[in-house]
Amino acid sequence: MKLIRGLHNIRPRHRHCVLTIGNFDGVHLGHQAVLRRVRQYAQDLNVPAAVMVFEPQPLELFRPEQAPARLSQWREKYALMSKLGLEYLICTRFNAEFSQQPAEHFIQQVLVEKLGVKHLVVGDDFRFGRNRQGDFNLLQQAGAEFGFTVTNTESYRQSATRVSSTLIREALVRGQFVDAATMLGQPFHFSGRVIHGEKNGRKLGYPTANLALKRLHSPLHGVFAVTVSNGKEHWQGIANIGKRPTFGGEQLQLEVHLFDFHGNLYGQRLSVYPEYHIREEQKFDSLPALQAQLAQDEAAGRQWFAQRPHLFSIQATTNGQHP
Ligand SMILES: Cc1cc2nc3c(=O)[nH]c(=O)nc-3n(C[C@H](O)[C@H](O)[C@H](O)COP(=O)(O)O)c2cc1C
Ligand SMILES: Nc1ncnc2c1ncn2[C@@H]1O[C@H](COP(=O)(O)OP(=O)(O)O)[C@@H](O)[C@H]1O
Repeated sequence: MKLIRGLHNIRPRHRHCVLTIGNFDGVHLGHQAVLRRVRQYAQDLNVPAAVMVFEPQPLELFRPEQAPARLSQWREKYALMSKLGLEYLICTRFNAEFSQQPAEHFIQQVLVEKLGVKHLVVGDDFRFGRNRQGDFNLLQQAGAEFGFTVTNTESYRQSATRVSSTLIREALVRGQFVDAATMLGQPFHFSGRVIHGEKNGRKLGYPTANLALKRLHSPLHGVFAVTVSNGKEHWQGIANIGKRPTFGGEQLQLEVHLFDFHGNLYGQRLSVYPEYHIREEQKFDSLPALQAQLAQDEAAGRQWFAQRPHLFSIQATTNGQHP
């Protein structure tokens, strides 16, 4: 899969494709069904399969406080899509100028002239262009005029419910990690590089690997029993996703303490899989109070892993791959 960063990098050799457009947050099983259809149309028409995504996602530009927490950061989205047999991932910078272009302009300049789209797959509620004026009907009319066809994505359902990024976020907030994994096609996880923190963890007797989250919002907050993987090994532990009010922290951070581990993790890329919600984050009056709570969290985490099958077994049954 070739990554095309920005519309200005679309070259004449990229013309003619079957395209879909969207945010594809999480690249969940519903998204994967759409992307498989795109690939099928592309095979039938003998042209490349392409997907266009926006960075940032539109709501993150318009109303950042209200934008939903992402299920996948850009890097994960890219990694997930690259497994699906598409030829191009077109990443369009979503800024004020782009959002202000009239819908007809986007169709003519981008879809017709730059991309020479042969077939377009979009949801029937897809809206685009200035003031969201462009819709499915407009695309169909334009298709008749400029020589491309448009089809509607069908809802991908599990037990009669339409799988959506919103539903997955709701399952996560309720601590229903198995349900979330069933809709995502893999267990939900955070990924990031281990950075240096304030070195308080060791003094507390709980060294923590701090992950750079690079997120506007997190779909999860609080303390969790987690499985952690670096791609080769995995560990169990406990993690806090929060601002560390006891230390007057302001930035959202993910900190994870691995059970029975005494090495160095700085610089490693870790994936952290929440499996069980232990409690909300709290502000403690003293370090001993936090320490005592951490000991209880550790006990709760160890008990969880002793009693429950963890999400790694789902990983093994859904796609047979270690992350
Ligand atoms: C399982 C776990 C639970 C935590 N819970 C809280 C909490 O409720 N409130 C809080 O202020 N900090 C909490 N922390 C964060 C600790 O304050 C943090 O590990 C400590 O600040 C060390 O930070 P450092 O690694 O940057 O030195 C928690 C950390 C872990 C690993
Ligand atoms: N059991 C463990 N869990 C997490 N990190 C550990 C563990 N043992 C050692 N480490 C190492 O110690 C570092 C954390 O120590 P800490 O005092 O909390 O410092 P920092 O504030 O830099 O995170 C981690 O980044 C990791 O390299």
